[in-house]
Amino acid sequence: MARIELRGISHTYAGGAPALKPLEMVWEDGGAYALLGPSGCGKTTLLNIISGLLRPTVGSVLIDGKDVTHAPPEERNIAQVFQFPVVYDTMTVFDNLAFPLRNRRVPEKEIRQRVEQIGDLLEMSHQLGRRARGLSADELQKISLGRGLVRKDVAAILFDEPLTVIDPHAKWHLRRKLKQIHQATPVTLVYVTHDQVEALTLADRVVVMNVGSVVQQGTPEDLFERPAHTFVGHFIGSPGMNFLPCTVEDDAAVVGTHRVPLDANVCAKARAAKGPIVLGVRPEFLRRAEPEARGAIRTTVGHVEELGTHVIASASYSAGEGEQELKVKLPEGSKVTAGETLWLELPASRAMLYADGQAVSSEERGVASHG
Ligand SMILES: Nc1ncnc2c1ncn2[C@@H]1O[C@H](COP(=O)(O)OP(=O)(O)OP(=O)(O)O)[C@@H](O)[C@H]1O
Repeated sequence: MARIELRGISHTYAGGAPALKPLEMVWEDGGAYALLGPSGCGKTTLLNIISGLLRPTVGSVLIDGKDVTHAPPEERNIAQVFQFPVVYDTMTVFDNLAFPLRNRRVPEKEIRQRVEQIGDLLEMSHQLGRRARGLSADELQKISLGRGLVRKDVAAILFDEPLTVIDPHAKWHLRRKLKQIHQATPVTLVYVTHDQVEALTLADRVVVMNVGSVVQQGTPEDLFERPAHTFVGHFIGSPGMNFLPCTVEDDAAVVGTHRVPLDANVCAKARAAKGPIVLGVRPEFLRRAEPEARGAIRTTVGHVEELGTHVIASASYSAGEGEQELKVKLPEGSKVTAGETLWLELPASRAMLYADGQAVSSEERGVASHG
């Protein structure tokens, strides 16, 4: 178990643009973290810097206070599971799982106990005696996961999109298993993914990255309820947050002809900020209102998707010279049809102001925390 600190880390591959821009980060001992972001944002680069497969261009890596920036992977006591299975196909499943333990000369009796335990967790007990060759991609990747998990003495386990090759039905199950395993052995866990569901279900804290930078770090609830940046609001949620162009007048945001009363301090800061101002509201928080209801926005329904547990509708409203579109998530069974007029209530307590992409908050810093 370990506390991992990244101090002033940045990385540029030879001849390329910076893959990681300068960042500071602390991964607390025993925490479950996810690194979440679109393809190419620098997740694998960051993971490989922690494991020692890559040396950062600038900055240092500390594990439990010790500077390991120049230490090779084997000296860092870190297990890493990659996107594709790394399995010896001539060996049995048992021997594959035992490999990291035999390398460390763990007594055979202990190896048997631990491998059987991991085999049980991964529901592979019945396959321990068979050769890996011929197993399905799912099964091979389960062995890879097992090899990452088998040592109890590792400082941290790093997962680089390990469920990509797994069948969608099995994914849910394996995610739950990984969470259980982490709860049973509180090792520091860093999990790279571009899948928000994976990140939000597995991790206690999620680090959202975009174009080589950390945009926000927080609990799944923070990211959903209080996105620090429009990128996070858009990236987290399905569909993502609505961003409605607005002006700020006195103590309210004005969206089209609609006024949303907001904190006076937030409004003052937004007026003083540079760049375009938008009002962010999640599709889940918009409520259907009675026709002509006071304070409701009049919209016209566009596309409607019935998704079993809920309905998602796109709707447009008059915004000055043109039309602006938003999305609304309505409860299961809601009757809405394309072309109808839909009145929507926009609760002020669920709305956030963004200036030039950054959340404007009433805190001293003026912008919501994203460190
Ligand atoms: N070995 C390399 N040489 C040059 N450029 C690289 C190398 N590896 C990654 N890059 C570049 O660095 C940037 C970050 O890549 P990285 O693989 O860390 O992103 P990622 O978020 O893990 O993406 P993905 O989800 O697709 O794996 C990208 O622009 C990528 O093209």
